[in-house]
Amino acid sequence: MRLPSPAKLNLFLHITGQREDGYHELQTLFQFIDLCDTLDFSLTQNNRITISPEIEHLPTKDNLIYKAAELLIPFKSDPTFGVDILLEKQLPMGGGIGGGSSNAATTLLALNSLWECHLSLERLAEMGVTLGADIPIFVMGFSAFAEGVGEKLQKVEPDTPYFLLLKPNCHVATGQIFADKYLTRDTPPIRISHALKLDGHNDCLDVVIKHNPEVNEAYLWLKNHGDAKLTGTGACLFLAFDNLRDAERVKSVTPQKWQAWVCRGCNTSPTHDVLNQWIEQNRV
Ligand SMILES: C[C@](O)(CO)[C@H](O)COP(=O)(O)OP(=O)(O)OC[C@H]1O[C@@H](n2ccc(N)nc2=O)[C@H](O)[C@@H]1O
Ligand SMILES: Nc1ncnc2c1ncn2[C@@H]1O[C@H](COP(=O)(O)OP(=O)(O)OP(=O)(O)O)[C@@H](O)[C@H]1O
Repeated sequence: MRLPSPAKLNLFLHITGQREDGYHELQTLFQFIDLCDTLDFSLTQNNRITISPEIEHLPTKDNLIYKAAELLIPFKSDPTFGVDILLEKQLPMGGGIGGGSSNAATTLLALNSLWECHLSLERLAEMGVTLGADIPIFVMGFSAFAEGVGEKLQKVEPDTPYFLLLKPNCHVATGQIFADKYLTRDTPPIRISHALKLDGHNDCLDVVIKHNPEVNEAYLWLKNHGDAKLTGTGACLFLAFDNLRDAERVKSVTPQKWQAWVCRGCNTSPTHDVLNQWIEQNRV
């Protein structure tokens, strides 16, 4: 079973409060983009989970793919089931586009089928959020207005523009941004009916820029071309375009020191599109 594992953008990200356990309450608009890692799953009967190649500086046991697979062990229909996973990584790490969370969700979805666990998407999302706040959106697979820490999801259908995605050469640690005392945590909550009309902002931007001068430089550059935004806690920035040609034109003049991609927003996750085809073809 070969599945794409897409990235997400936070079209806006408002921090509306902080819970007693330190986690932040937020409101955000999630949309997928067609920029993906690929995960290839082979069912085995040796009761082992292997991932190759290893991600540099990340022991297998810390890989969110491994942790997600471990969560499903108690639900396997046959205790001998194992899996060999091949990972083709394209998404930059620490980019605010949720690559690790997406890989974890793709693993939950794939093994739920291969190991015949028969868990609902809601149950997989509940299990996933224990590993990362961004996992439920990838499990559910639809664009959403999200609240809570990102797990209370309401389906929405925003426009699907082209995006220029830009990755400054730095890695932002999500925990460091949320721990900063200058982060504003008091944006007034909005109603879902406003979510698609609003030109929302990202409350993390000022703090991310303060810690990462290179994000500032890329932000100022991208702003010359339109309404530049930060996704998640960065480092990636994006700009929306009505058409592919304009997006490609700005990409062609992007300073070479930054990675840049042109991609398209999508309101259903490519993982679900391919998984549903696989389920259809393998129905007995
Ligand atoms: C910024 C977003 O990407 C927006 O979609 C997510 O909220 C972050 O999700 P994530 O990368 O899956 O983050 P997690 O791995 O759950 O959290 C990393 C760390 O960030 C802090 N954290 C995260 C999410 C949140 N709503 N409040 C927080 O304070 C916590 O200290 C946590 O230990
Ligand atoms: N399969 C994985 N792919 C990428 N990162 C992983 C994976 N498993 C664990 N990680 C860890 O998670 C960290 C964050 O990676 P990720 O690509 O999800 O960042 P991000 O895009 O900033 O996430 P978010 O938007 O959810 O904050 C990495 O630095 C890495 O240590």
